[in-house]
Parts: sequence; C-alpha cells; structure tokens
Amino acid sequence: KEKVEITKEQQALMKVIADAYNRHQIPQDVAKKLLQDQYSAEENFLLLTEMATSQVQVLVEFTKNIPGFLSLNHEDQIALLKGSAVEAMFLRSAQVFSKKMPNGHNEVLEDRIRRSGISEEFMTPMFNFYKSIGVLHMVQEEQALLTAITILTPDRPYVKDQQAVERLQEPMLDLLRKLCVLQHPQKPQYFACLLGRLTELRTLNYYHAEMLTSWRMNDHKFTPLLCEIWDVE
Ligand SMILES: O=C1N(Cc2ccc(-c3nnn[nH]3)cc2)c2ccc(Br)cc2C12CCN(S(=O)(=O)c1cccs1)CC2
Repeated sequence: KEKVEITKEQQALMKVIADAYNRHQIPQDVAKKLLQDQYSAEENFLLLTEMATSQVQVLVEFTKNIPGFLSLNHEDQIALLKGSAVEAMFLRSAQVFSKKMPNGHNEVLEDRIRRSGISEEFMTPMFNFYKSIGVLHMVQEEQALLTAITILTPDRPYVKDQQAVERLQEPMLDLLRKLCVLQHPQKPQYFACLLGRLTELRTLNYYHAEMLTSWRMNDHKFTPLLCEIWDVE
C-alpha cells in the first residue's frame, strides 16, 4: 500500500489556493436576490447576468493568486482566462449552489434558472453536471484545486507557451491526487472521478456557446465584462 504524504511545499501551495478560493466569493445579496419574490423571465435573466458578472470578477481575482500565473506570458494569461471562464464559472456555481442553498431553495433556484430563457436542451446537461458535482461532496481544498487545474489547462486556444502552463498545472494535479487518497481512502477512484468532471465541464462550453447565440437572437443584453470574456458582440 503506497504511503501517501503531502510535502511542506505542497501544504504551502494548498493553503495559498484554498485561501484565495475562499477569500473571493460573490456578494451574497446578489445570490439571495435570486431567491426573493417572483420575477419575470427578463428579470431572472438580468439577475443571472449580474451574478455571472460577479463570478467572472471573482474568477479573475482567484486566478491572480495562483502561484506562477502572473509570471506567464501576458497573452497566455488572457487566453487561459477566456478559455476557462465558462468552465470555472459552472464548476464554482455547481459547488456553491449545492452547498450554499438551504434545502428547498434549490427548487426555487432551479425554477428561476429554468424560467430565465435558458433553452431546455441546455438545462438538462447543466443540471446533470450540477448533480454530478453535488454527489461528490468535495472538500473546499479539492474544489479550489480543481478550479485552479481547470484554469491551468495548457491546450486552450491561442496559448503559446503550453509547457509553461503544464509546469504550473502538474503540481496541482499531483497535490489533488494525494489529497483525494487522504480524504477519501474508501474511494480509490475518487481522483479519476474528479478529472472526469472536467471532461463533462468541457461539454458545457459547447452548450453555453449555443445558448449565447439563441440569447443574442432574442436580444438579451450582457454586461461589458461578459461580452469581453465570452467573445459576444
Ligand atoms: O446562474 C447560475 N447558477 C445559479 C447560481 C450560481 C452561483 C451562485 C453563487 N452563490 N454564491 N456564489 N455563487 C448561486 C446560484 C447556477 C448553478 C449551478 C450551475 Br451547474 C450553473 C449555474 C448558472 C451559472 C451561470 N449561467 S449562464 O448560463 O452562464 C448565464 C449567465 C447569464 C444569464 S444565464 C446560468 C446557470
């Protein structure tokens, strides 16, 4: 039986990533607004847009705290942020939403999201993903590392120095693997399962792009930050 132990520098890395992940949260009043009274589809959509905008701001702040990220080539930093924005947002939303929302609120939120003009064929994969994250009961450190690993995906479009990104991602993957063995000793496949979620996340990129087009058709407006990061308009 392999004796797994986390080194001192891995502990330091874990602390930096977990602190950054916990420090940057979206303002709860925004998320709470979603749970308040009945809104029209347009108002629902605006709330989701407002929340997505704060999610992107939170994502940028978290990313800047990933050790080594700011020493990457500047264009590559942008390419990584734009390439991972949707995945990181859905990963974080699924994690927060399943944990933060007191029981009974999920239905309300599900209803809000369903009635915000998001097409049905996107709802199913989105909620499947949300449920597949929920059943994992990830600890905060695992969530933070998985988000950092998503951002540090070397093969995003337009990334020039992929090796430099791999050098940052590898220690995160190694640390996450050890953490899974230590946190979930009864589930030897747990680490593989987490990485499988990243594959599922990539499919949401496609649905999200489809949805953006349909929203544009129905003249839905996005904030400048979302337009910038999602390449719309
Ligand atoms: O809004 C979502 N929610 C609700 C949500 C998200 C985050 C927090 C939260 N609280 N504290 N911190 N975060 C609470 C509720 C949620 C939950 C699970 C999955 Br999977 C995904 C989502 C989306 C993500 C964005 N999209 S989107 O399609 O990109 C879009 C943009 C504009 C209009 S629609 C909609 C679904």
